[in-house]
Amino acid sequence: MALAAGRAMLMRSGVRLGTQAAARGGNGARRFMNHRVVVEPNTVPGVAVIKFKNPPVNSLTLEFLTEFVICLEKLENDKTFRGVVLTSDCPGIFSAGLDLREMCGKNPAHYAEYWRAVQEMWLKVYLSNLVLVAAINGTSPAGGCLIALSCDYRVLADNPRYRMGLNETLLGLVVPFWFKDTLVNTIGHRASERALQLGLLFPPAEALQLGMVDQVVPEDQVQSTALSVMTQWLAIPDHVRQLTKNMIRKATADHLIKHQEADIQNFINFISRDSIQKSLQVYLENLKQKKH
Ligand SMILES: CC/C=C\C/C=C\CCCC/C=C/C(=O)SCCNC(=O)CCNC(=O)[C@H](O)C(C)(C)COP(=O)(O)OP(=O)(O)OC[C@H]1O[C@@H](n2cnc3c(N)ncnc32)[C@H](O)[C@@H]1OP(=O)(O)O
Repeated sequence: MALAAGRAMLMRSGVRLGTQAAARGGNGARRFMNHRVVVEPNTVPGVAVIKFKNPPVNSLTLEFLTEFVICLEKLENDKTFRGVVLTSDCPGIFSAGLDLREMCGKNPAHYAEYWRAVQEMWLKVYLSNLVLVAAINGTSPAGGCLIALSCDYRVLADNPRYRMGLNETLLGLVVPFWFKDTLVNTIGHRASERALQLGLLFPPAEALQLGMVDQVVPEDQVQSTALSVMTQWLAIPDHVRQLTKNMIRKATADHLIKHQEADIQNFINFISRDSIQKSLQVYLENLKQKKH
């Protein structure tokens, strides 16, 4: 169902599924390539590595979200895969979060389509039957952080330039309740109150101390650590682990599922305000200015 919706979304946004290619890597493994998401089976049996490849900053465009959901769905339906490592192909950036241009200067129909894609991506990641380990090899604000928080385990590169957190208030935005729930479930209520209101982005040592990530390791060991953690998680039989995961996460996901249409309407109303549009434009302008 989600796959069909995703395909329709890809068609609407002009992305041709026929451009997906399959090739054999050096180790003979099959390697699926989309435009923006690359899926590589790994040396660890049953484990795939998804690399975000939406340069320059892996922002979560509609096309990216659609490809990502389709990739995850394919892996879930392929019984040879039990776990996935999520990482980035863009140096120094895991994901810059939601694509600001998708939320700027568009019409309500576009905002509705975009927000549904964000919701669907989160539900897919948060409730995945697969073991998901985030190998966070770069900065991950807002929506990028949400993806990592929705995985089962997080390994972050020990680079003081990398920051992680939900910084929405710094953009003049209110964090959606399910972003908030995901953070609260990870770092607790009090730490979330402070982090969310101040829009804090944490360097690795602080993210570890807060419990926002599970491990901080040297940059060149992020993926290998994620793969060895995966081995530990895969030692548990899938059905008991999946039932346990579902038991813990279901209430949080159901909260959004129950209010999905209202959440879309809230998003449209909020993002369409002149004041919010101005804030986003100024924020984008500031990103440009900092280069000069
Ligand atoms: C009542 C409430 C109801 C509902 C809620 C309603 C609405 C609110 C919900 C919204 C939730 C939002 C979640 C988000 O994820 S918002 C996005 C947050 N992201 C950020 O703040 C990151 C911004 N980017 C950066 O800080 C830097 O770009 C970054 C990632 C540190 C990388 O820095 P650097 O390597 O120096 O690269 P540049 O800054 O030069 O960027 C290169 C290029 O990319 C463009 N860009 C960066 N980030 C984004 C983005 N998120 N979306 C789109 N484009 C982005 C940047 O502008 C540059 O473009 P250019 O054309 O100038 O090359």
